[in-house]
Amino acid sequence: MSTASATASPASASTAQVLMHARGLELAFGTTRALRGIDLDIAAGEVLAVTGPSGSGKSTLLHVLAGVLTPDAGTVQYGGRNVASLGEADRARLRLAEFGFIFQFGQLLPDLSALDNVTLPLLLAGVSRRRALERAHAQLDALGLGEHERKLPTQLSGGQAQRVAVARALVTSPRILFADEPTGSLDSLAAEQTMGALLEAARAAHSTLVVVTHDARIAAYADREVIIRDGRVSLDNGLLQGTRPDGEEQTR
Ligand SMILES: Nc1ncnc2c1ncn2[C@@H]1O[C@H](COP(=O)(O)OP(=O)(O)OP(=O)(O)O)[C@@H](O)[C@H]1O
Repeated sequence: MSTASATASPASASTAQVLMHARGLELAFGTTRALRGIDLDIAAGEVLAVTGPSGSGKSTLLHVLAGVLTPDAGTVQYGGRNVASLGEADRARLRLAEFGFIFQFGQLLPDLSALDNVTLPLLLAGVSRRRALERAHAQLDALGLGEHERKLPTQLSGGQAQRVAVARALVTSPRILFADEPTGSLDSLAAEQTMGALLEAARAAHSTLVVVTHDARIAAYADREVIIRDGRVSLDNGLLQGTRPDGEEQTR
């Protein structure tokens, strides 16, 4: 088998275990160079923690990988396409069909019950209301939230609300789940429970999880940790980029 190329190339059999392949990512906000040339591969099924100091570029990187922001330079190969070069409509379609998102605050729609919040992405994806409700109900049940599904977000504890957000992100069975400080607003017990539920649900759904966190305990749950400093990858904890623990792919 040939080795994976260090340059961006469409996914192929030789890169079967690399789900997303980012090269040379740069992005500036005015004079702030948030990303200064990031290379990163994400392997199918892995839990990848992205850590680093405040302001180092973690959230910006997550948004670029997920096709929310367009980089000034570089490529994000996913499914044979360069996400970074897609137009907004194509990126929106890709996000809806393939990715899930969990953020720290304000992610649930306040006027909708937990069940309706989780049903919504399925309805947007064209699933029938009956089927969407069934799936949302099952996902909430799996996260231990069955008895809370009729409640509004304000009637839930912080940890319960985050688990509803986990359910909403996972209900569409995304290939990649992007989470930005998903437990940052919770106390340590709720953070641990939420992270445990997130990992269990992501593994059950065979989703890849990319999680930005300040919390070393949360990073300890991950298969791999990448530290970002000043917009660059400063450490990829022992696993070479593009390499699976059991794989043969190497990019450098
Ligand atoms: N929309 C924006 N406009 C201007 N500057 C921005 C914007 N978003 C991020 N930045 C700047 O880019 C840099 C990287 O920000 P980013 O949010 O990616 O860091 P971070 O590592 O996620 O930080 P934190 O851990 O504090 O959330 C910071 O200097 C930040 O101020």
